[in-house]
Amino acid sequence: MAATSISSATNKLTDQSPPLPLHTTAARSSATRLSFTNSSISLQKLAISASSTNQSSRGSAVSALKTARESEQASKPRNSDPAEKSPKPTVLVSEKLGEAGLDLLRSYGNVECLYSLSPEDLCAKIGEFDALIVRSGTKVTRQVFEAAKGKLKVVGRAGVGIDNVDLQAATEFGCLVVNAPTANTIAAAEHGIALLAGMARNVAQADASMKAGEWQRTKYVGVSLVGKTLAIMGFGKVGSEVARRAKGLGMHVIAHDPYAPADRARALGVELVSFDQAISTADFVSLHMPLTPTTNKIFNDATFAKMKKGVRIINVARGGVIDEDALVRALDEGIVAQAALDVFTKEPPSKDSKLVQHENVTVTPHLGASTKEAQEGVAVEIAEAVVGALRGELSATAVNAPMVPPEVMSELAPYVTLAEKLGRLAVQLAAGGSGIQSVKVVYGSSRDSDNLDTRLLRAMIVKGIIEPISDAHINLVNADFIAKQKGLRISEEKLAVDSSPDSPIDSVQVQISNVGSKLESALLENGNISIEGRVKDGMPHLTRVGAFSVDVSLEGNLILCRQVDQPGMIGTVGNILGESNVNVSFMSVSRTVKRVKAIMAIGVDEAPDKETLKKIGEVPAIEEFVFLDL
Ligand SMILES: NC(=O)c1ccc[n+]([C@@H]2O[C@H](COP(=O)([O-])OP(=O)(O)OC[C@H]3O[C@@H](n4cnc5c(N)ncnc54)[C@H](O)[C@@H]3O)[C@@H](O)[C@H]2O)c1
Ligand SMILES: O=C(O)[C@H](O)COP(=O)(O)O
Repeated sequence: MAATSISSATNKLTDQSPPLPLHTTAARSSATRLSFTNSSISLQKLAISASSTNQSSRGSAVSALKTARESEQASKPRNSDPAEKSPKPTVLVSEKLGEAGLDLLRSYGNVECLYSLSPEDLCAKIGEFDALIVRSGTKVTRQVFEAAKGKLKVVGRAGVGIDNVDLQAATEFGCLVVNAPTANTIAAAEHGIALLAGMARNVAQADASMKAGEWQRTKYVGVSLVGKTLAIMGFGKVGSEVARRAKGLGMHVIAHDPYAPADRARALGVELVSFDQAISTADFVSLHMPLTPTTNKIFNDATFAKMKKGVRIINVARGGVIDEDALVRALDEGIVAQAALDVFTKEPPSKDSKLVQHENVTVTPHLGASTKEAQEGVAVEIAEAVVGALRGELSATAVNAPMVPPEVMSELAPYVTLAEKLGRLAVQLAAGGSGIQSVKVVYGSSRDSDNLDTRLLRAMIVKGIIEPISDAHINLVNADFIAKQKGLRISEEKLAVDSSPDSPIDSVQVQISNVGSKLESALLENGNISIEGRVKDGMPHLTRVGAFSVDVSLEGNLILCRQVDQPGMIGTVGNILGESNVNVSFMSVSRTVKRVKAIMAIGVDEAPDKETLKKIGEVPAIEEFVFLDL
């Protein structure tokens, strides 16, 4: 049997990776909407319902991660969703949203539309809501998440750009962020083309001049588009659609995008080139990248200096990708002949903005997504994503959580409870839980590492380990972040075993290193606390403690004892429990050497009182024992 480290290719969340794989636009471009079957809905709940219990007590957070048995029940038709029996979720919509989307939201929750909240008012109100839906005008800052005090479970961005949402803070607070990445693509591309053509022919300036009573035919001579080179900066959804349309206008289209696949560009007859090549050869430069720390002011004095004199710039992406003062200088110097801008660093820009007032600049007030069709589409897209998230489904448009495909969720569902319980048991075996720094998880599986996606299980193990010893509430969104914050290093290994390939995992072993144990028998020779579990008949079982094989269903509570292997031990302990009316659900005895040492694992429905536990400890043959709360 060979152990391999699970590669980062499978495991997108590693110790070294940033807290969470915030969505890269490249990856998201190819994201498709997941359609959930009734049975997969309940299984997906296992992951996100953890986030929906953020503010609840430890007990309810645990119960939100349904046991396999509960998940079977939950796989009944959608209308049996237990969330629908509890008070309706509350949704705050802070910017204008299409009616179809609002209707959908109202069918699931209580919706309040408050369109002109100040940042202070938003903070004052947010603690009442489970979900917040915004467009680009609402800044969802760290203060908003702090003010929500754990109530806010999902932020829905009704559009593409998520630069107005503090994703790091959302992640830290375990709040899922979803967006609506597809419904306004065409609208934005059409607006880009409108600005391109309108700018080239001075439509806006000529219109204003005529309305001022003038008739200026020579002043507004334009430039032609056909045969000109257009550089698309950011060849994602909008950029590709602009390229497609520009080709139709007879333009020569090149593009720069470090993450775009060359074959997609080739299919549209677009050449992918370097940044410098794009900006230095283009007659028109159209911006379509997201605003990120890397793209912030990526168009500045230095880049304008590299451009062809007389270049024309279109920006329907984000104002922040341009250094606006530098653009004014480039316009004044004639490097940039014209600019057409839909977006601004500060929106709305100040009334006396030199850029807005510049005679060679055409402006629109962030209208890229503003068509009736796009707004209805975006509203439905975001409403579906938010309702899905509130129901506990994993969203295909999640931007701060790993996207675990439904088929993977469905396969791993039985192991979710096992993973959390093993984490919970392992930490209780450690002497002085808060000192845990290093946890190794070994998955026994016949699958190769690339076919074993363990992110969900790792999150649940982290949950099991951390929640009992802290006030953190952990879910798939924030598990890796909180582990890192607590100084907990999780490493994962896959052990090749000869088991059925139909089942993704044969066993899960959790080892904690460099801490003492409350139960010496749980230690391996290397000094690590070690427990192992398996799923049997859909139920989580503890199958190994240290070097001892056991077999006990992980329900209720557990007593682990090490004793001298001698007759009558089962009866003695059983009697003590029986006298206290504690029902034994499972019992398993395993020994190392006949008549020398044995370990007994006893599942109990009720937690024994202190007196009963004391009596067990006083049985002469019992060398050590521990009571574990599952
Ligand atoms: N004006 C509007 O109303 C409006 C409407 C829709 C979208 N947008 C904005 O347009 C932009 C593009 O949206 P989209 O839906 O096409 O997103 P997208 O994620 O599909 O595409 C963005 C592309 O930019 C690329 N990119 C990232 N960093 C880059 C860099 N440094 N240089 C070049 N390319 C880079 C990505 O690889 C990706 O292919 C976003 O900023 C979005 O917010 C604005
Ligand atoms: O990123 C987007 O989707 C666009 O910029 C649209 O923003 P809006 O929803 O504020 O119109």
